[in-house]
Order: sequence, then C-alpha cells, then structure tokens
Amino acid sequence: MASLGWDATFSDSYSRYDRRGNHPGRVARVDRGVCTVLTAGGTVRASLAGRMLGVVAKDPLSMPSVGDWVVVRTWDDDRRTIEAVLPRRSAIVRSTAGKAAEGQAIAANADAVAIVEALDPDPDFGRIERLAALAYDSGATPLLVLTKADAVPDPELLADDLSAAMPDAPVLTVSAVTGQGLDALAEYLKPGRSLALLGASGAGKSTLVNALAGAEVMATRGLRADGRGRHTTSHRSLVPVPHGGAIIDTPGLRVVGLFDRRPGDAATPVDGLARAFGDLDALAAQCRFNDCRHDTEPGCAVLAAIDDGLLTARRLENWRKLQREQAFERSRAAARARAVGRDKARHRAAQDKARARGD
Ligand SMILES: Nc1nc2c(ncn2[C@@H]2O[C@H](COP(=O)(O)OP(=O)(O)OP(=O)(O)O)[C@@H](O)[C@H]2O)c(=O)[nH]1
Ligand SMILES: [Zn+2]
Repeated sequence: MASLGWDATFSDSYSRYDRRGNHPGRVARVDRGVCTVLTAGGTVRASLAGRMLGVVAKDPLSMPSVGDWVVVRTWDDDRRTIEAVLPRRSAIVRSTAGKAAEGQAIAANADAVAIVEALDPDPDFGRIERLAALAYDSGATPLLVLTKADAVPDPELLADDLSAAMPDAPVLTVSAVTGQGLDALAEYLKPGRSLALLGASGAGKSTLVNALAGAEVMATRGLRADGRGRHTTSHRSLVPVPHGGAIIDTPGLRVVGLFDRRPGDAATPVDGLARAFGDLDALAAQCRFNDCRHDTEPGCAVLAAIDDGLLTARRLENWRKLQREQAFERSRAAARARAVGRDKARHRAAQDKARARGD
C-alpha cells in the first residue's frame, strides 16, 4: 500500500471510516460504475454504495476515478461497495461534452502528469498547450514526454521547438523501441509516487506503461492504415510498477475541454491556464496599458516578444482561444449554478406555502 502511495494524510482521512468490514484501497480501473480496487488483501471489485450514488448524482466530480483512494466495505454475503472517496491530492479534470457544465475526473492523486505527444507523425503544439493547462490545473507536477524518438531523424531539434509549448516543464524524449529516455522517465516512479500519462490516442501511452511496468499489462494495438491511433482504450488503468510507484494511463481523448473548477470563486487554488502560459502572463504584465489586448497597442510587451522571436504568434493565438473557451465554460457553469439556485428557491417557497397552510 505504501508503495502505491498510501501515506499519513490518506490514513488520517480514512480514520473516521476505520471499522470492521471497511478497508482502504486504490482504484485501478472503472467500468460502468464498477471499480477494480487494489487493497492490502488483494484486488477486488466493488460497486458504488447507495449513499455514494446520491453524492455522485449531485456532483459528478465525486465519482470514483482511477487513482482514487476509497473506502471499500465488505458485506456478510461477500458483496463489496465503495462507501467514500478520500480527499484527492490532485485530480485531472476535464469538462464533459454534455450541455451542462460538468467536470469529470479522469485520474486522481498523481504526483506528476506527463503530457505524452508522439514526435511522429506531426506533433501538435496546440494539443500540448491545451493538455498542459489541464495538467497544471490538476495540482500535480507536469512534464512533457515526446515519444517515438526512433521514428524521426533529429528528435532533439524537434524537442527543442516543442518545449516552447511548456516552457516551465521538464522535457523528455523517449523511444519504446530503443529504450532511449525510459530511465529518465522512471525517475518519476519511486515507491509511493504516481505518474499519470495524458495524451491523444496513438501517442504511445500504453506502450510506455508496458515498457515501465515491464510486462504486457495493457492491450496495445496496431495503427490504422492512415497512421492514426484506433480509438480502443475506453478504460483507464492504474498499474503498479515492480520497483514501487504506479502509472496511470488515461484514455486517448479526442476532445479535451478545459473545465473551470470553481466558477466565480476567487479562492480557486490553481488556474492551470495561467500557469501553462506563465511566460505570456509575465509579458502581459509589462505592457504599457493594463487592458492591453496585445493587438496594435503601443508599448505592448507581448508583441515586442513576438517581434524579437522570443514568442510565436501561434502561441499567443492559442492562448486567446483557450481563454475564450475557459470564459465560455465559466458562463455555462454560472448558468448551471443559477438553475440549481432557482430549483432550491422554488422548493423552499413550496415548503413555506405548505407550512402556512398548516400541512
Ligand atoms: N516507432 C515507435 N512506435 C511506437 C513507439 N511507442 C508506441 N509506438 C506505436 O504507436 C502505436 C500507438 O501506441 P499506443 O501505446 O497503443 O498508444 P496510446 O497512446 O496508448 O493510444 P490509446 O490507447 O488509443 O490512448 C502502436 O502501434 C505502437 O506500437 C515508439 O517509441 N516508437
Ligand atoms: Zn500587450
């Protein structure tokens, strides 16, 4: 358990659940609400307890996710249920595609999040930047992992270019074929440490899990004829590694919406987008005008950096795009909060009326 990341903080959170029949465990996989959980007594399957169903219906973010530490209860008839999710240390949260602005946790309690992008074919700057915002938002430490180094003539040159997409993060160039860079990546997998992999389908995540866990633990499949990954991984998995630690594979998501975790809350702990674009934030602070739009304004530090070749116009454009998207998410979430408020007010009014009638 300690090797999987169980520590004093989780143990503390667990203490109020510590009674006969309960055990702590870490979620390795979720299939339609049934969780595969690693416990000190072995791997078990557990469904959500009744009270959890209520909690999840109100707040989809509280649905157990891969990497969560949970309370498993074993019943007399050997059935097992998940009674609670212990507070998360980090969570990768994406916005769900539906109309309501809801978030979905795709991996919990990672210490480091690797944005995985293949050098071949065509690595995508914009995708790295978007995933970086998600990774910084998670509270875990982001890094950039560029895969399939064996497939391009000059991986280091490409890596140099792509590192501009995550200026504050370590960048590793790896190949599952030659083994290049795998030791450096394994540094993030000490006993008790968890590394989550986040990237497009076909980026080579499952192959990395296999290489690092040293076994064919994930089903990897061939590429389609057009060179794109087949969309086959629908589950997420946490895999313990032999020398301690765990790797969390996430599904290769097509669309990864940014999720604004706490709309309108000034106390929001991290703004992943601002962190992922820390270089631009710092430049913008030096513009002559506070409300500079970095468009045609005189004394604009952002435009000056582009002129000097320190920043690409493409990165500025993507920053704006992601900011617009975040603003949209924020307005959706605010609308949803208002709707919930209205429902509550209506409910209270009905109760008051009933009381006034003396029911
Ligand atoms: N040349 C080369 N090919 C690789 C490397 N790593 C992975 N591949 C190939 O890339 C394809 C996709 O790899 P996967 O590991 O399945 O990709 P994934 O990111 O897990 O994809 P999803 O499961 O869809 O999320 C497979 O055909 C792998 O054999 C590498 O280092 N070099
Ligand atoms: Zn400016």
